[in-house]
Parts: sequence; C-alpha cells; structure tokens
Amino acid sequence: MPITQTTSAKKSKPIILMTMGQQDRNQHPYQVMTHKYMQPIVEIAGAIPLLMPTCFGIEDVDRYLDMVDGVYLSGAGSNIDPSLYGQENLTPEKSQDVNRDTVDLAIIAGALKRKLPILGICRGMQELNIALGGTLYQKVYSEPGFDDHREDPQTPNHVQYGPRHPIKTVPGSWLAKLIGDKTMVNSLHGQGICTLGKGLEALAYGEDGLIEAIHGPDYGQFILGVQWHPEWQANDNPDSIKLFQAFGSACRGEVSWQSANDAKLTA
Ligand SMILES: N[C@@H](CCC(=O)NCCCC(=O)O)C(=O)O
Repeated sequence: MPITQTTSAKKSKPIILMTMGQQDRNQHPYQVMTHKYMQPIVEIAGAIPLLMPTCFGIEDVDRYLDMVDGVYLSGAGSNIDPSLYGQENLTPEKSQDVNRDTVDLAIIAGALKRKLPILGICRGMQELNIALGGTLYQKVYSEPGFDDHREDPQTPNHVQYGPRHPIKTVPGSWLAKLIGDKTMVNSLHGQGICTLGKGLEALAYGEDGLIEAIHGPDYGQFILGVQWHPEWQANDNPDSIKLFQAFGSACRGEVSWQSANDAKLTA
C-alpha cells in the first residue's frame, strides 16, 4: 500500500515531543537537550519541540502524548540499561540514564498505540529497538567482524561529526527512494542493534553489516530510526534535510504511512 496524501493535513505547525536526559553540572542534576537536535525540528521539519523532563516518572506520559503530533528520540552519551534487554552490564564505566529509559519506553509504547510518527536518532533508535523486544551489541567495537563506530572525543566536533563511513540503503526501500542507494554518514556510538525488535526491519547497513537504519513497515505510521546523526548541521546536508522534511510531513499528517515499503515520497 503506498503512502497517500491525506485530506486531513494539519495546517498549523505540528508539535513534536522530545525527552530530556540527565547531566550533572556543578553538583546539580540538570535535565538537558542539545540545541543541534532541536534546530532541524524547528527549521526543517517546521515543527514546535515540546520538551519533557524524564526525572518525574511516567505518570504524565499520556498527557504529553495528547499534546503532540510526533515523537522524536534524540541521541545521548548514556547507554541504555542492558537489563531491559535481559543482559548483564558489560560497560559499567559508561553512564546510564534509567529515568530516560523508563520514560522513553513508555512514550514509544504510547506513540505506537496512537500511531504517532516516531523518529529516533542513535540512542533513540536503540530505545525503539529495545521497546519492541530487540537487543543491542553492548560493545560493537569488541564484536568480531564489526568496525569501531566510536568517535574520538579528543578531536573537535566538526571531526567527530564529520562523514565517517558509507551506508547502503535496502534496495527499493522508501529510504533508498528518499536518499539514494549509498551515502556517507557520521558515527558516534559504541553500541548497535544485534537482534531487531518486533515488526522492525533494517533500512540501511554499514559496510561491516551493522544495522544503520530501521523502520516498522507494518505499524501504519512513520517509524524511522537512524544510528548516525542527521541532526548535526542538518541544514547543510541534503540527506538530513530530506529526513527531517519527511518526518515533519508525517507529523503534519500530509502523508499516510500505511506501508513504508511502498512509499512514494516524490510529493
Ligand atoms: N550510548 C549509545 C548511544 C550513543 C549516542 O546516542 N551518542 C550521542 C552522542 C552525543 C550526542 O551527539 O548527542 C552508544 O554508545 O551506542
């Protein structure tokens, strides 16, 4: 079933839910969201970000979801608690943010029920996979056959977020139609998808075979997760512009994502 233009498209700016994560500064816990994640939501998707703190539990998740037209799960340096996918923690030296885990998993469940468009970046994509019962490689860099996808924190940001490796989109997929068969992406992650969650399929792979993008073609809504960072200087990257435009379009209800497999994103 193709993506079809809908008649009930929203005329005003859509509201997109984002969740903040915890960072400690000057001995105070802060709830934070990076400017780079919000900028393409405002400037490319044409939407209004609504930021939800994750330090107060899940009681108000439904109220937040009532207010929004889409859900955008950002990246973050913290790793997802591996007990959520049935594993011991193999990276105790890395930070976790269990409040964000708890809230984001509840948000994903609610967004799926409400058929709200979902875009997940890096940790956000990993959360989507865990929410649907998938698992992660906790240390991609220690897995035989896989490359080291981590950034070098000693280098300046333009190097860390610069193009790092090619990805290939799944031939004939809507992502291939949108951004082409092959493109270069940045890479700033130690973990990655091992087994896919229920109803999720790979949309792109790295040269080492690691899953770089996922969707949920049978959920009847826009679901996209990417392991790279399209939000970084998105206005200067034609692929990123297309991704955020597609998400904005889905949040405005301009297209009906009945089956992303047959997507016709030519409009
Ligand atoms: N901890 C996970 C997720 C990595 C991730 O989301 N990195 C983001 C880096 C900071 C940022 O740009 O927001 C992993 O290591 O795989």
